Amino acid sequence: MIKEDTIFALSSGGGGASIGSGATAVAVIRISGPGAFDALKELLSPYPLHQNANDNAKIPKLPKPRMASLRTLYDPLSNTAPNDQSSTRNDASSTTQQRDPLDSALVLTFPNPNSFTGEDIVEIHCHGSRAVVMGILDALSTITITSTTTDDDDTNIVQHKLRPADPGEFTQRAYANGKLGLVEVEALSDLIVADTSLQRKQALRQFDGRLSRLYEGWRTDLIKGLAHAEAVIDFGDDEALDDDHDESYPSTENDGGMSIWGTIAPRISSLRKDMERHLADASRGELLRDGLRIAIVGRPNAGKSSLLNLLAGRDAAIVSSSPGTTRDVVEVLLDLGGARCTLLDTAGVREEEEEGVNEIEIEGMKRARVAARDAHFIVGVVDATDYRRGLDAVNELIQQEEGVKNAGNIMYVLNKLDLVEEKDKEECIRALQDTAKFGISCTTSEGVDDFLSYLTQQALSRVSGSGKDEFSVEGTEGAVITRARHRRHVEAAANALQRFEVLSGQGYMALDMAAEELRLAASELGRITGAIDVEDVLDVLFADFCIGK
Ligand SMILES: Nc1nc2c(ncn2[C@@H]2O[C@H](COP(=O)(O)OP(=O)(O)OP(=O)(O)O)[C@@H](O)[C@H]2O)c(=O)[nH]1
Ligand SMILES: [Mg+2]
Repeated sequence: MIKEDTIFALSSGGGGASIGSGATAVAVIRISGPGAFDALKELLSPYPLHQNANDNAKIPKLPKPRMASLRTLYDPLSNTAPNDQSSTRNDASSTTQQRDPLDSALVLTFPNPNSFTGEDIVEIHCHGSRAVVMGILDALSTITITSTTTDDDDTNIVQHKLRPADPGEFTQRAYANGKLGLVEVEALSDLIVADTSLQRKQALRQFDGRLSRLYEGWRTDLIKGLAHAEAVIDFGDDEALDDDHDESYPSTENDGGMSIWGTIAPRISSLRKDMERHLADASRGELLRDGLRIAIVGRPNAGKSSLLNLLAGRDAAIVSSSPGTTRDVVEVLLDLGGARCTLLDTAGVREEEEEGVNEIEIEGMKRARVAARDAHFIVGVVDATDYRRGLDAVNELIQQEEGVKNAGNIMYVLNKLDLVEEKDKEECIRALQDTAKFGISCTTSEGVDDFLSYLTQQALSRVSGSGKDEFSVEGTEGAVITRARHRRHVEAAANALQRFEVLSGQGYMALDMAAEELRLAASELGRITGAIDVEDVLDVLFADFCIGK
């Protein structure tokens, strides 16, 4: 199927469903497949091409490969009179019946195999209006390509229509043609949806192949170990050891069982340590990719929604002086120094018995607790004019939610400082008794900048490990785990190697079993890079892509 179909799609802007929404100056339409160049010729021809098939002069010339050329595109639908195909038609006159122009556009060709998909690709950079984009897409869907294929001296004429691409189909073809590895496909999907500069950097780091190289390097080492084991099984340990003696590893003395593994055992053990270091990254890559959740909690009227609006720079949540205003969780996306964060405003928490609390507010409080439980950071907002009750409410909520007890994840914000007399400020700030505490006023913005820079630094240190814009996982050249899928396989590989270490100490008896663990570890790593059966992963992955990618 992939070999015969020629596909097309709008590859820029909103893509697919929202074609032309929000007019852009330029839109990019891509065509990929064996009929891509013929389809372009049809669009460039002011007359139906089949009428001029034998007249080379009338067949439009394609631009040189990879060179942009400004051309007029014609609408094949504009000259399709009912008798167009009839044999009684006068060809000479019909060639003078010119098609309507569709647009004036830049066109580029990328002949296979030097293209993104590895197939012939055409790119049309047209004007971005809905009328132009739809006109070209409609035109493409009517074009029929005639191609001749020869096999065993038989010449077959195949006719097929271009068809709209499925989501992720361009990338799928690039993968099928060996243009991208699985990890790079995942990186590309991250790059396309990156919201912040750090997410972009991480995706690019993965896209340049360093993560694949790391895993493939480990896998190669394991396969070497496996080859050694096979040799020992077949020929006994003397010959095997002679075969792959590695000067860089000290040879183990005769130590019972270990010696049959020679230099392999220490090599595997250092590999396992590398894997464990790679795993012990506090999920930074995944957090950066998926984003951090920051929940704002506190008593009603403390100023939670005011703080959210201030940080978001817009009136995202309703602010009012009546307690119990916020019920649903309100989410705002923030870019904190390159870390993607979702800020959550929640309903104020108070005793259900308090006056004025109704069932809707109780449901709101329930949602606030869930938001707090799932958050990476909690910002407890306390009204400075009633700080004891405010502090109690925040602390009670934190005590109840198991997951958030880690003190480093909690920040206290004493709000409405403008209402407190200068002489009392010190006292209420001291009452907070926590290292991460900030006195602010949402009305005057006093103290908000300090709080924001602390929050940013905390967020950054969770995703990059240093609070700075860098990745620093030792020994892995900045290659960090970005997906739970990768983590699962690396963990499984490291576990297999741990079992190997035990089995390899038991000599010949456990040779087969130890070798099996190496095989398992290698295949776990192979599943990350796509070297080993990954059909199930592909379906899920490509479904995530949008049309035109
Ligand atoms: N003077 C002063 N008033 C503030 C400050 N921050 C918020 N307010 C006021 O306090 C009231 C409550 O603010 P909200 O932001 O709605 O409080 P909330 O914590 O979201 O309240 P609920 O949604 O009911 O839980 C509003 O009238 C705000 O204008 C501040 O720093 N100083
Ligand atoms: Mg509110």
